[in-house]
Amino acid sequence: MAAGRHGGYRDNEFRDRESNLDVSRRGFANSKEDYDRVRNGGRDVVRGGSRDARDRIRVRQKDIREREASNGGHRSSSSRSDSGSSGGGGSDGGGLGPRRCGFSAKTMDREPGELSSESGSDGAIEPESMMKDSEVANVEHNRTRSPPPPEKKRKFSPIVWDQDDKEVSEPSKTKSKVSTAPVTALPPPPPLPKSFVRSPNVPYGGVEIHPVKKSETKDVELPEATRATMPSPGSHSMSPKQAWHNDREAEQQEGEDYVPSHNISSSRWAAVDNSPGDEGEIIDDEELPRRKRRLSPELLDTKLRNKLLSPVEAKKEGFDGGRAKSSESDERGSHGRTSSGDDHPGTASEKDDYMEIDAQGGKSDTSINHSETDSEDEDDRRETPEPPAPPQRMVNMLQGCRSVDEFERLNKIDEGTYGVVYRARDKKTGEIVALKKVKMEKEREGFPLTSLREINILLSFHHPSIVDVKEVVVGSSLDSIFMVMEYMEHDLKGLMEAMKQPFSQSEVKCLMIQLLEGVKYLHDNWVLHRDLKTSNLLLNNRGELKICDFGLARQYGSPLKPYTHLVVTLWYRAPELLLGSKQYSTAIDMWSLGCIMAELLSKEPLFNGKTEFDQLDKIFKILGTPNETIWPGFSKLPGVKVNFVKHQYNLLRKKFPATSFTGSPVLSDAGFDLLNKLLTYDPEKRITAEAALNHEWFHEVPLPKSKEFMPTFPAQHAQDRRMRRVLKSPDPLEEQRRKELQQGESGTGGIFGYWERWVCLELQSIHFPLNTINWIQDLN
Ligand SMILES: Nc1ncnc2c1ncn2[C@@H]1O[C@H](COP(=O)(O)OP(=O)(O)OP(=O)(O)O)[C@@H](O)[C@H]1O
Repeated sequence: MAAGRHGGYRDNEFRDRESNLDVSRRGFANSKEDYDRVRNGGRDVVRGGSRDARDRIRVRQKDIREREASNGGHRSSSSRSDSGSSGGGGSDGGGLGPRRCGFSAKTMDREPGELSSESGSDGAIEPESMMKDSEVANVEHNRTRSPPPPEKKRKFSPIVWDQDDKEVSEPSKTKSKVSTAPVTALPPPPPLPKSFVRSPNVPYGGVEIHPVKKSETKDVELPEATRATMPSPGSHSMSPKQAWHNDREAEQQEGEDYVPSHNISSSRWAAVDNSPGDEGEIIDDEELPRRKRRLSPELLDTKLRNKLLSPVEAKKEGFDGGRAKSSESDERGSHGRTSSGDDHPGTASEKDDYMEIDAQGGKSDTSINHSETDSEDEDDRRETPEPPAPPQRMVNMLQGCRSVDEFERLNKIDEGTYGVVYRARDKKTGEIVALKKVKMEKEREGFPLTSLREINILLSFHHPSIVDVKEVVVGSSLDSIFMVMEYMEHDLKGLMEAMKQPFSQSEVKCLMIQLLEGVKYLHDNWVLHRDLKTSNLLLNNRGELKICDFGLARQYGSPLKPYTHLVVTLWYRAPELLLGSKQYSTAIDMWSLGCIMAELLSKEPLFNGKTEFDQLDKIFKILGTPNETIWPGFSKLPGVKVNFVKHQYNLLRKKFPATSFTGSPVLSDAGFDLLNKLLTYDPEKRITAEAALNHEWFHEVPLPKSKEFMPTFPAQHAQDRRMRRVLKSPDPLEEQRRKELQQGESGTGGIFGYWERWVCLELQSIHFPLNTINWIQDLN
């Protein structure tokens, strides 16, 4: 089944996306009955299962056409325009054809965490299916022209996985997304693959989720990056339909910057229907753009607004748009924030962006946002009613979001691939926080989706073992965004480098329990972290461990879809990934946990390969070379073409003996059993987070140390952690991984792509010293 999907992957991708878009759109402009009917019809059509459903769709289409005709033919003109702007070519003459063309160009670009779809073939599209899709999309297209009923408002969930950019650009749908679901109802998640099902209550059983809490209370919103391209508030003479249509054109003109739709139209928290048939439909985010894909400022405008809109703002958008517009107008006037102003993104350096504001004494223009939006009531009192504006322009993008100048920068903590992290003090409360500034390597390309995703996850997830993102603040540049996180004194990588002795067994148990709880929470909530490593594990001086860096995290589900194997830093990368498997799940994170457990015990990375091949070699040397007996399916993995040296024995116990006189880290039988189970080759047999938490190792003496008794360490904030690492032990993997991810973007994949990439990696390793030198020079 998976192979079948794989074979026509790109095409299925389109179909799925279209159908899911349909699902997302249908509910917005129609009654519940219509929604259900079309939705079911759409599914049937897409799956080719029900002629009745198709007939219903056709009837609905006809009905809609008639209605449109009587409404002045908006739909047809829009349709024509869409068609023209995207090159046409639909097989059925409906609205889908041109859109499909647009998608096909865009889906070539993916996020490095995602699989390129070269294995698919356009020829695999079944004409009939296309037609059916088109019919559904056509209906959808028609329906979304109608403004949504305001009474269907609902709480906003910041997680809207892989939402279609087009979708978020469309006012009616945008509004409807906020408005159609019940306030508290959470739809069921997609079913887990059997081997990964943990409990009948998963994902919600026993897991505390506060998906909307932060948005509700923090009123988080991100800045608009598109004022220059927007009509002035007073000039909103066009209808919402026209506004949407213009946006569509603008997006299409974006060319490569335009990010195609994703076919998860809403999160499980934000879904519109609880019907069992929905299960599995929200899972596929194969269309997610590459990690380095950027959202254009125009898309950022809508995307961030949709993703980070608080319920308060959502409410305003629906009911008080005029007020928001008014405020926007005022603010713009007072700020003088124009594309030619000093604050323009293109002119602000990273330092300027932050320090400049600091120097202004905490009352720069953007700080107005904070003081004016402390409470919804305040807004209500202050703002005066104005004529309603198109919904898409209603939200004051800066109003709900504090300025970074409310924080005093103390020092830079670290600079990762995707963000610079500062230690800072909240001027109001005195609280020490970490500010992660989203890196805008090429600002003109817009906001990085990976950061958007990270913000999205971290704002939504709430767990003691997941780093808490308190809010998002803006810099002086309209597109400079900071995540305000709880400050953690250490990361485990830096800490272990500074420690003279490794952690004791009881300390490792304390850390592992917290880590497993965090990972269990993620997996229970259908998220793979995909980059678990010691530098992404933070530790504070209260002994609390927290997982950070969700830039590579993604939602997963059943059936498993092909993903890229270019995830997880090499040393922590599971063998199935190293061997080119594109269908993986939670087990990849569990392997990383095995590597981390070993590293905590020994203070040294377990498998520190320099290339993928070297990494495999190191693994095989310690654990023995796998075979079909211990890992069914092993021989069919793409990477198992090379004749690996057959290492007969598992030597792991030698590295972690029960007793030692040589200084080797000791590990009890139970501890060794757990380590072995985490480092099990066959992902199907690898232990789950839940099972690991119940492992006897945690119940035997020495018992896990309680957090309060964990050792404290001198805070590492006095210096830049990255600088310290470079000086002490440069990490070759960062550079290599960056290149891997870039290669992943080039669209290579599949077996041949894999080996091409492998050769490239081999070459890269030769150039590594040069890269390192460049890297160090960059620092200076
Ligand atoms: N809340 C925090 N408190 C203290 N330090 C932090 C915090 N968050 C991140 N850091 C530090 O910043 C480093 C980089 O953060 P993060 O991993 O989120 O950035 P990144 O750009 O995604 O990195 P990577 O290159 O690993 O993908 C971490 O390894 C950690 O040392």
